[in-house]
Amino acid sequence: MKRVSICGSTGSIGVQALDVVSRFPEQFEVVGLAAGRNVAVLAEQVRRFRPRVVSVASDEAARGLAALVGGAVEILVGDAGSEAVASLPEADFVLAAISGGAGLHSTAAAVRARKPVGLANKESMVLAGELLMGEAARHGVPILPVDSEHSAIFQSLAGHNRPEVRRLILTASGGPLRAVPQAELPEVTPARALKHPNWSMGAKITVDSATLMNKGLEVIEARWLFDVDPRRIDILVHPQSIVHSMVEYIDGSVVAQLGVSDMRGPISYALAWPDRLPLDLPPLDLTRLGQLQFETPDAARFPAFTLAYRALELGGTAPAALSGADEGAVAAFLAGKCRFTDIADLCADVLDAHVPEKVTSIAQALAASDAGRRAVERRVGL
Ligand SMILES: NC(=O)C1=CN([C@@H]2O[C@H](COP(=O)(O)OP(=O)(O)OC[C@H]3O[C@@H](n4cnc5c(N)ncnc54)[C@H](OP(=O)(O)O)[C@@H]3O)[C@@H](O)[C@H]2O)C=CC1
Ligand SMILES: CC(=O)[C@@H](O)[C@H](O)COP(=O)(O)O
Ligand SMILES: [Mn+2]
Repeated sequence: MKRVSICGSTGSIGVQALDVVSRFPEQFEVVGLAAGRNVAVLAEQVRRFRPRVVSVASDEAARGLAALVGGAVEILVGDAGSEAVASLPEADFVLAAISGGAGLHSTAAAVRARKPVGLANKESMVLAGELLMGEAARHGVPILPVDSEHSAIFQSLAGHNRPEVRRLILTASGGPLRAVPQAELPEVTPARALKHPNWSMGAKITVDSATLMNKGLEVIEARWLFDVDPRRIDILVHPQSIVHSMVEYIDGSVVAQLGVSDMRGPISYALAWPDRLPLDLPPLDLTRLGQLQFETPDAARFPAFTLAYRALELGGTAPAALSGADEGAVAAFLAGKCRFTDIADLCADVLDAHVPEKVTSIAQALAASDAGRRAVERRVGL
């Protein structure tokens, strides 16, 4: 029996993870759940999965949850609460699926407590990838990618020699605006940017997919997860999201992982690794798909991904500042405080003004992200 804590249990990844867990009751038991403010969904999860401890983001949410579930569970609050859920003594595995930089608290706590981590929260790697990977290696703790591209790369690296890797190829759907002409982009509404063609995800990552910032953040994530020089990480637009990513080797061979676009695949792979679970997802039917397309990403219309390479070149706290700026800009866009095309411009301005420092602590990485976010909020009047 594997005992799991799920951080971000009320979100898109968290709900799908609980769906996987519920299909294999002899293999998984839920011991901790961490969420933000959605106490109605969390209360239902508490009733169904009976964790020992849960956490929520605020005192108000804790009162709301207590009113719904009474004394059925211990309720903790805030970042300290999600950290406690991620380091429960009885937990054998932590799924890190809180959105944004706030997710770093629980990821770092899990690694510190020497828990194997299933990492959906890419911002953890963007803010503090070098620190987290160093600490995980020192403790011998696996960080197993849940992000679909990184899960694909992890699977495509298995059984091969690392020095023989020539490059990583991250696929990108191109998002809901892939075919939209440049002149129309400033007028794109939040509703339009939130219509992802292939994946149903939280709002922040969906807007990031539309700007291609998601792919930029994933380049940074891959740089640290797989210890690969960013000059050997390429992005390839693939609108069908069937080839989840690829690894090219020095002999020219390319190993890829394919599957239907369903996050329960990579979630279950991380949960059960090194085994696989018999999931009954619809099979991949390539004859029905007919064709798979590939394109170069368009940096003129979607410059956000180029900022991630720049942040990696600047080094230190620059990726954290970029990530925080993006969180601020996406929130501003969704609140109607800036245009779609301002997101990349606001992020570029924060990066230009940022003076990078070497990342020596989680607190410093979080502070750099917060400063990036606040700089954007000041600019847009949030
Ligand atoms: N969705 C997907 O398919 C994919 C997601 N990812 C990554 O996984 C992470 C989660 O994404 P997704 O599930 O889509 O996001 P959602 O917005 O759907 O869910 C976010 C989760 O985090 C919780 N949360 C937010 N802020 C806090 C906080 N301060 N403290 C505690 N909990 C908090 C939310 O709680 P509540 O709702 O209760 O407020 C919710 O449970 C992101 O980093 C994303 O980039 C990666 C690949 C694919
Ligand atoms: C499912 C997943 O891993 C997301 O990160 C997804 O890749 C987003 O889609 P884009 O490829 O459009 O960024
Ligand atoms: Mn992804």
